[in-house]
This record gives sequence, structure tokens and C-alpha cells, in this order.
Amino acid sequence: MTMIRVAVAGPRGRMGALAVETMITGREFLLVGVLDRKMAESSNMLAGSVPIYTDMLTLVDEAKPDVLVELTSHESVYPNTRDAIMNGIRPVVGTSGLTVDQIGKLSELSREHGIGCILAPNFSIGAVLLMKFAAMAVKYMPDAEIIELHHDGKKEYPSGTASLTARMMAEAAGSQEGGDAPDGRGTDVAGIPVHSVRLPGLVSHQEVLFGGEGQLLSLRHDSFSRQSYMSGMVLAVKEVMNRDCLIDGLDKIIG
Ligand SMILES: NC(=O)C1=CN([C@@H]2O[C@H](COP(=O)(O)OP(=O)(O)OC[C@H]3O[C@@H](n4cnc5c(N)ncnc54)[C@H](OP(=O)(O)O)[C@@H]3O)[C@@H](O)[C@H]2O)C=CC1
Ligand SMILES: O=C(O)C1=N[C@H](C(=O)O)C[C@H](O)C1
Repeated sequence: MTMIRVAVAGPRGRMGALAVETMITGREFLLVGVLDRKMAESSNMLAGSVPIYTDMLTLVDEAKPDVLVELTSHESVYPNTRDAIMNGIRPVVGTSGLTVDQIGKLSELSREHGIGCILAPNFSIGAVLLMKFAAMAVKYMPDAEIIELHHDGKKEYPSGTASLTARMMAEAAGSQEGGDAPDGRGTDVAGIPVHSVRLPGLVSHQEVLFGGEGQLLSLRHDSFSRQSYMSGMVLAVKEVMNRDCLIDGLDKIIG
């Protein structure tokens, strides 16, 4: 069996640490390096044998990964993903915060280089299904708002999941222009108000509410543990090897 050579960016983070564990234990994968801008002073190895790199070019030259699992921050995700594609490494991007414009540029770059890239703002199957159900429901109940609720350590808002959900809903409703959400009531994403809650005790939760005359439809997904993301991540790392362009969302992979 040929193993997929994987590198993880952001290995000290909540998600990155779990991704490292998953890639080390997965029999199909070989974790060949991690990208960490603040290398530990005491060691240049993670788990005793995985090299820690502080820059992408050295990682590319020395570790030769097939895939980069990107789990850093909204500031680093675009340059890391761009540099990976330009160096022939297939990115699997879990990090939130890419703008529509950046996604467009990455898509072009990916096609130009014939390098697969998967953007997966949420790796959990339940959240992906919620997005698909929301896109289905909005055609019949167009008055909708999104509430995303996360742990208080989350820096960015709205969440990547809520942003993709709103974009999928707008596309399904044929209203990609946006700009309809009233000022002061959440963030307008593609015309859909998104409300962001950050509280201790929460992990990751999302509700999409659809209002109609005398009725309310609520679609909700809860991740109680980050383990909920790992099977989707494994799927994306395998799947990106077979792609030659950018895929925006795991929903396009699960069909
Ligand atoms: N797709 C999905 O299913 C999920 C996605 N996420 C997303 O993943 C991202 C990370 O989340 P989480 O792990 O909770 O965040 P954390 O803040 O816990 O971890 C992010 C890590 O990335 C590091 N980092 C930042 N910039 C760089 C860089 N340029 N190179 C290397 N490392 C860097 C940070 O370290 P430092 O700043 O100290 O250098 C930190 O250790 C977020 O955008 C979040 O929304 C989270 C959960 C699920
Ligand atoms: O930061 C998190 O925790 C999460 N981030 C992703 C997002 O921004 O949607 C995915 C999930 O919601 C957890």
C-alpha cells in the first residue's frame, strides 16, 4: 500500500494536535512533518520523530508531502494554501476565514497547476448534511437566519461553517448578490444574517431558522467533541489525491 505523505500546519492548536494524532495512527498516512511558526526551543521533532518546520519551502524540500492539512488561523490560511498549491502540495483546508475573493484566486491557481485542493470549513458529516438540508429548505422558506455558537477560544466570526451554509443557501435561492440583512442584526453573509455566540462550555453548534406564516423550521447540528471532525478529515486527505482542481465544501464530495 502506498502511504499518503501528510504535513499538518498548526500542530499546537486544538484541531492541529488531533490531526497530528489521527495522521500518526492512520495506516494509510505517513506524517512527514508539521509547520509551526514558533518551533519549540527544546526540540525540532514532534512525537520524537516528526520534523517541525518553520517555513513552507524547507518543509516542501525536505519532507516532500503529498498533502498539507491546514489548521492555523484566518491570517495564515491564504498564504499557506497558496504556497502549497504553487509547490505541488495538495491542501486540505479546515481553517475558517478565507474570503470569497481568496477562494476564487485559489480555485484559479489550483486549476492552473492541476493540483487538487479541498476547502472543508466543517469536517463533520452532520454539519455537512445540515448545510445541504438548509440549501434545500431555503427554496421553500426563504426567510432564514443562522445562529452559530462556539467555544470562547474561537477568534474568527462568523464561523467558516456559517459562511459556507449562507453561500450555499443563497446559491440555492438564486440570490448570490447579498446585502439584504438589516444593519445591526448579525453579519450579512450573502444576504443572510449570521449571529455569532461565543461562550465557555460550548464546542461547535449551528442552527438555521426558517420562518413562515404561523410556523418555524429549525435545523440544528452540535459537535460535542472534536473527534466529530476526524472521519471527514481522513476522507478529504484521501480524496484530494484524486482531484485536480479546488473543491469548495465536503458536500461536493459526499454527493
Ligand atoms: N474544518 C473543521 O471541521 C474545523 C475547523 N476549525 C478551524 O480550524 C482553525 C484552527 O482552530 P483551532 O485549532 O481551534 O485554533 P487554535 O488557535 O487552537 O490553533 C491554531 C494554531 O495555529 C497556529 N498558527 C497560526 N498561524 C500559523 C502559521 N502561519 N503556521 C503555523 N502555525 C500557525 C497557532 O499558533 P500560534 O498563533 O501560537 O503560532 C495555533 O497553535 C480555525 O480557523 C477553526 O475555525 C476548527 C474546528 C473544526
Ligand atoms: O473554531 C472552531 O471550533 C470551529 N471552526 C470551524 C468554523 O469556523 O466553522 C468549524 C467548526 O464550527 C468548529
